[in-house]
Amino acid sequence: IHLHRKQQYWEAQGIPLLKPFLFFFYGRGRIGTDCHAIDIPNEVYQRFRESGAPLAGMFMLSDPLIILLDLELIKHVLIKDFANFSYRGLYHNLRDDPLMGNLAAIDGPYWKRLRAKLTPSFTTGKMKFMYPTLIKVAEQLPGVVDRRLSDADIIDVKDLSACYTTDVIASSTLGIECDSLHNPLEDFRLITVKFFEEYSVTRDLISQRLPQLAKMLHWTNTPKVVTDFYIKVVRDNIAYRAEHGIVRQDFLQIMIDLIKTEALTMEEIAAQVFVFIIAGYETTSTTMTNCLWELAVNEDIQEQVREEVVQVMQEHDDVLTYECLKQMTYLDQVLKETLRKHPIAPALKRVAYEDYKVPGTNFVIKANTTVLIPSEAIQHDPRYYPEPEKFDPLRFTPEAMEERHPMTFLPFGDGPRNCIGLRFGRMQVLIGLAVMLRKYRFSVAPTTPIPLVYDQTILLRAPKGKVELKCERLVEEKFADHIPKGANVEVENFAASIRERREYEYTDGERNK
Ligand code: HEM
Repeated sequence: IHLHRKQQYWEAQGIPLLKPFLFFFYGRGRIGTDCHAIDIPNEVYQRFRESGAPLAGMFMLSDPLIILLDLELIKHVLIKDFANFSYRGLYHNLRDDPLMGNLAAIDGPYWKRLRAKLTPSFTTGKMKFMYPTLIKVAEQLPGVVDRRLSDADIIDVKDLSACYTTDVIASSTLGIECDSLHNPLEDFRLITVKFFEEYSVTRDLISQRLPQLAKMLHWTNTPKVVTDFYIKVVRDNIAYRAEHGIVRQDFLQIMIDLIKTEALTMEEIAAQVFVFIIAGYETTSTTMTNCLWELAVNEDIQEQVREEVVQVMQEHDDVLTYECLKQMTYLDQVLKETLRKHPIAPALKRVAYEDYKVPGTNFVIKANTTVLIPSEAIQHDPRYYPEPEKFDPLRFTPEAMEERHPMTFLPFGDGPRNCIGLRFGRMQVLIGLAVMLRKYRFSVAPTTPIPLVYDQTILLRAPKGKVELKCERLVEEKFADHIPKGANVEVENFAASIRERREYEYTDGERNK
C-alpha cells in the first residue's frame, strides 16, 4: 500500500518514473559495492531525456527522488528560484560530529550568513595573494618526480597529485608546511586519507534518508580521530598566533577575523577549515590525475598543450607568473574538457523548501523532495557533446561555449550555492599541470588502467587504485638554448640514449618479474 501510494505521487502528475524492480529495489546490486550511487539516476536521465518531460522520478530507499532533465528548469532551480532550493539536505549530527557543521553540509540562515562571510576570501584578489604559496609547493614537484623516477620510469600520478594537493591545502588553509610530497606518511595526509577510507556510501545514504534514526544511533561521518586532530590543530594554531602576534594570509586567519563579529566556537571554526581541506583535496587531486591520464592517452593534445606552456613561460623569462596562467588558454580548455568528461561530483543536490510549480507546466515538486541535477549525465549527453567519450578540448573554445546552454557544463555547480573554492581549485590544478608538463612527457605504461575505472565506494567520481603512467624527463630548453649550434644533436642523442636505457631497464624489469 505504501509503495502504491508513493507511485501514485508520480502517476497523478504524469511524471515519467523508473519503476523499481521489487518494492524499492532496482536490481542493480548493492550501491557502493556493485554499482555507484549515481548509476540509477544516470539511467533515469538517459531513458527519459527525450521524453519531452522536464523531470523524471525514481525512488531512493522509499523516498521519491526527482531527476531534472530540462536545462531551463535546472537554471530555475540553481539560480532563478534558488530561494526555494537553497537546502542541500545532507545529514549532520553536530552533537557527535561537530566537523559536519561546515559550509557544505549545513543549510538555512546559518549557511547563508556563513557563505556571505566566507565569499570575500575567494576573490581574484585573494587568489593572487595566495599564488606564491602555491608556487612554492609546486616548485617541489620536479625534484620529487625525479626522485621517484630514479628507479623506475613509471609514476603513480594519483599519489603524486594527492601529495601536492595536501601540501598546497595545508599551507593555504592553516599555514602548515606539511611536506607530504617528500614524506607521504605525514600525519596531515594520513588523517585526510583516513576520512575518505572510513567513509561509507551506504551509511551516508541511509543517514540522509533517516536522519532522526541515524542521530539516535549516534552515526557520524567523521571518524573521532579525525575530529580530534582538526580541533586540536586549529586550537593550537589560533593560540600560537595569538601568543606571538602572528597574522597570516590564509583561510584560518579569515576565520580568526570572523570571530570578532560572529560568535563562532572552536568547533565551528575547525569545521570550516576541515571542509576547505576535504572539499579541496579529493576534487583537485582527482582532477589533476584525470587530466594527466587523458594527456597520456592523447599524446598529440599533450604536445600541443606543452608547446603553449613552454612558449608562454618563455615570454615571462621562464617564470610561471599569475599572468602566465591567464595566457595559457589551451591548458584551460584541456582542464575544462577533463572536468566535462570526468566531473568529480557526478550530480548536484537540492531540496525543495516549499511546494514548487514547475514553470510552464502543471507539475508540482512537493516540499522536502530531493532534486538531483545529473551533471555527469548531461555532460555525456551526445546532443550537447557529440562523441562524448572523445577527449576534445576544442569543445571549450569561447565560440563553442557560447553556442551551448550554460547548464550543460556544471563541474563546479552553479548559482549562489556553487563551489566556493572554484578559483582556488582551478588555479591549483593549472599550476600543477603547467609545472609537470613543462618538464615531463607522459605516456601509457603497461600498467596504466584503460579505461579509467571509477571507485564505487565513494559518492564522488575518482579512479580506483593507482593511476600509473610512463614519465620521461624532457631536455631542459634553457640548457639547449645555451649550447652552440649543432650541439643540439648531441643533446638529442644524449636524451635518446637515456630514453633507450630507461626503456631497456623497464622491459628488462618486466621480464625479470
Ligand atoms: C577541481 C576542484 C573542485 C571541484 C571540481 C569542486 C566541485 C564542487 C561542486 C560540484 C560543489 C557543489 C556545488 C553545487 O552544489 O552547486 C562544490 C561545493 C563546495 N566546494 Fe568545491 N570543488 C573543487 C575545489 C574546491 C576547493 C579547492 C575548495 C576549498 C578551498 C572547495 C570548497 C567547496 C565548498 C566549501 C563547497 C560547498 C559550498 C556551499 O555549500 O556553499 N572546492 N565543489
